[in-house]
Amino acid sequence: MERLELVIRNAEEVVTLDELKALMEAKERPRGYVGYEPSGKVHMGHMLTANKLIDLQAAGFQVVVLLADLHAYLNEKGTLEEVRATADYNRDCFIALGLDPEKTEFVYGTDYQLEPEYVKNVLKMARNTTLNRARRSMDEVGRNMDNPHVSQMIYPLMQAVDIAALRVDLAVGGIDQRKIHMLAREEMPKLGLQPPVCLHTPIISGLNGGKMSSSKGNYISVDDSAEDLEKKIISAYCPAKDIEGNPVTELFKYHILPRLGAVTIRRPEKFGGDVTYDKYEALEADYLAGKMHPLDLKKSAVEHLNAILEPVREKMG
Ligand SMILES: Nc1ncnc2c1ncn2[C@@H]1O[C@H](COP(=O)(O)OP(=O)(O)OP(=O)(O)O)[C@@H](O)[C@H]1O
Ligand SMILES: N[C@@H](Cc1ccc(O)cc1)C(=O)O
Repeated sequence: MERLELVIRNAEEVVTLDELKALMEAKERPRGYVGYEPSGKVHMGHMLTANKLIDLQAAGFQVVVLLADLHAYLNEKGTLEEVRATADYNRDCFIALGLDPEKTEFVYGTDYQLEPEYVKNVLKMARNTTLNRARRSMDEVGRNMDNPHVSQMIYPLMQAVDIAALRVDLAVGGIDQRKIHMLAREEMPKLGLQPPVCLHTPIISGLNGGKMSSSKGNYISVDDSAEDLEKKIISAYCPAKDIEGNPVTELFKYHILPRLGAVTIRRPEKFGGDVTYDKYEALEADYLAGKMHPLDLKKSAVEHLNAILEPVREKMG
C-alpha cells in the first residue's frame, strides 16, 4: 500500500489533506502522536487510534504516545497516583497491541507539563481564549460538562501546548477530539507555535449500538477472555442488512480486515459455504444485500478477533 494511502485509511477526516501531503513530502520522518487519558479498560475504540499509530510507523513516521496523567487528573478521572498507575497498565496494553516499544516514545504528561516554559504558554493561550470557546471544545471530552471545573478549561489549552512541547507534526485522535484540535490550530500560531495537521478516526459503536465507552460497559476490552469475547459478540446489536451503528460490521472494517488482510467466513454448505473477503467493501455489500447472516458474521468475528487478541492476552497475562 502506498504511504499516503496507509496514513489515511479508515480515517474520518484529515485537516487538511493538502497539508498532510506537503508534510510527507517535506519531512522524511514526521512526528505523529495520540494522547490518552489513562483508562482502566483499553477497548476497541482506543485500539482504533493505536491501529493508526501502527499505520503511521509503517509509513515512516516517528510515533509518540502521550500518557496524559495530568489531563486525566484535571478531568476528574482520579488522583494523580491512581491515574499514574493506570498509565503504566495502558502502556503495556499498547505494546501488547503491536506498538513496537523500540520505535515508540511513551511520555507521561507530568514529565514536562509543569515546566515553566510549558506553563507560560498555557497561560498565554488562556489570555487569548474565551471561556465559551474552551468550554465548547470540551463538549465531547469533558466529564460532567453541565457543571465544568476550571481545570477542565485549562485542559484543552494544555492539549494544544502538548503539540508544540512534543514537537508533533500530526495530531491523531478520535473525531471527538476535533474541537480541541481546531482550537490548537487557531491559537498556536498566535504564540509563534507551528499548528499540527490533524487526523481523526471514527468513533466505533458499542455492543448495544451507542458509542463504545469504558464508562458504559458496552465495550470489548483488549484483555477480555475468549469466553467473555464470545458472549459479548454473540449477544451484540447486529441488525440484518444494516451497518448503521453495527459494532460487528465495524469490527471487521476497523480491526479484523486491516490486521489480517483477508478473512474467510465459515458457513455450512447449505447456507452458501465458506466465503473469503480481502476488502471490507465486498463484505459490506454482501451483508447489505442479505447474503450474509448476522449469526455467521458474529461467529466469524469471534474467531478472528480471538486470533488478534490471543497474543495480547498472553502478553498481559
Ligand atoms: N468508541 C470509540 N471509538 C473510537 N475512538 C474512541 C472511542 N472511545 C474513545 N475513543 C478514543 O480514545 C481516546 C480516549 O477517549 P476516552 O477517555 O473518552 O474513552 P472512553 O472509553 O469514552 O472513556 P470514558 O467512558 O471514561 O469517558 C480518545 O482519543 C477517543 O477519541
Ligand atoms: N483529550 C484526550 C486525551 C489527550 C490529552 C492530552 C493530549 O495532548 C492529547 C490527548 C482524551 O479525550 O482522552
